[in-house]
Amino acid sequence: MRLVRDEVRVRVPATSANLGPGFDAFGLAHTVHDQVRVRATTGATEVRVIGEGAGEVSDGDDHLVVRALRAGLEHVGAPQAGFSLDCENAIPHGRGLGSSAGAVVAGLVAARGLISEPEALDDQVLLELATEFEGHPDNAAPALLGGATVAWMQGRAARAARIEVNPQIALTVLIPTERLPTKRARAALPATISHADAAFNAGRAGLLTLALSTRPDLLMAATEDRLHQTQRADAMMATIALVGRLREAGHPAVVSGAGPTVLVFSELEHRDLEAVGLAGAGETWTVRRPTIDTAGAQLL
Ligand SMILES: Nc1ncnc2c1ncn2[C@@H]1O[C@H](COP(=O)(O)OP(=O)(O)OP(=O)(O)O)[C@@H](O)[C@H]1O
Ligand SMILES: N[C@@H](CCO)C(=O)O
Repeated sequence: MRLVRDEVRVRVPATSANLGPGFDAFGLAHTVHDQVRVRATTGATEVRVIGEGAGEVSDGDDHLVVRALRAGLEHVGAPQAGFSLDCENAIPHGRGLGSSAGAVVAGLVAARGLISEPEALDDQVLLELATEFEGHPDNAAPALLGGATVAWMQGRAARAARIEVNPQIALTVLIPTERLPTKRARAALPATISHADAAFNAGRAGLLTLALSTRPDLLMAATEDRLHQTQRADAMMATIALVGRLREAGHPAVVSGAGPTVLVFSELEHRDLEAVGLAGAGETWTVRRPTIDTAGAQLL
């Protein structure tokens, strides 16, 4: 395998995983994007970041996009080089919006763009490689494929299928200032759950597939969860309280990924925010109303 280009640009969407009952399985891409320009050089790796993560993430070979890029090239036996990266990041880090999966998918798609036989890094291969980085496929699948996805593990290989999302479904994302690393949120989960709770979530997850596609009227019931949200409450009390207030007011709200961002399956207006005590709380919660990104990661 050869490198046939010395420069590519990649765009990846933010993602929300879980969507209530679909822990480690469901995910959704939205129209908030990171962009990265990758140039192969003969010098040492250097990374410049504007936006989210600037001044925090590594500026060398430890940078997550570079690590994923190198893993992609290694997988197909392509030569390594020095890399010069320019990242323009809009996906907040550690908020449950799939920033790490976005970075990994961006690096892998960049690798696909640089090599002589890009089909050797098709979506299936990239999903498997991204899942090795992430440990679970629920953010990587929508970051790569776009739209809403259900992902699962077939033995050690990740698989994913898309759900065609009903165009009536709108989104509001409420992003707090504090972060919650996914690792910490996962450590808060109990080792076992009851059969009744497993059955509850299995039914709701099935219902969610219907609700997202043909029956958005079922979204309230379909986004109920007993496996992970309240179990993580100590790590994100304001988030769980806000999800509760939104649901009491009739809005299908869930924790986005491992939190602490809240995802709502409706377009909240100012008066809706006021009703749950959020109007004027702009310093604590950033309100965004993205649409669903149906394209997934793209070489530009
Ligand atoms: N664009 C990026 N470039 C480099 N490193 C990144 C980038 N995005 C995320 N990371 C790394 O991943 C960490 C955040 O990952 P983490 O899994 O904790 O949260 P998340 O992916 O934002 O949320 P979630 O997995 O719940 O959706 C950052 O602190 C940083 O180390
Ligand atoms: N399913 C994952 C998503 C965050 O990466 C979790 O909730 O821990």
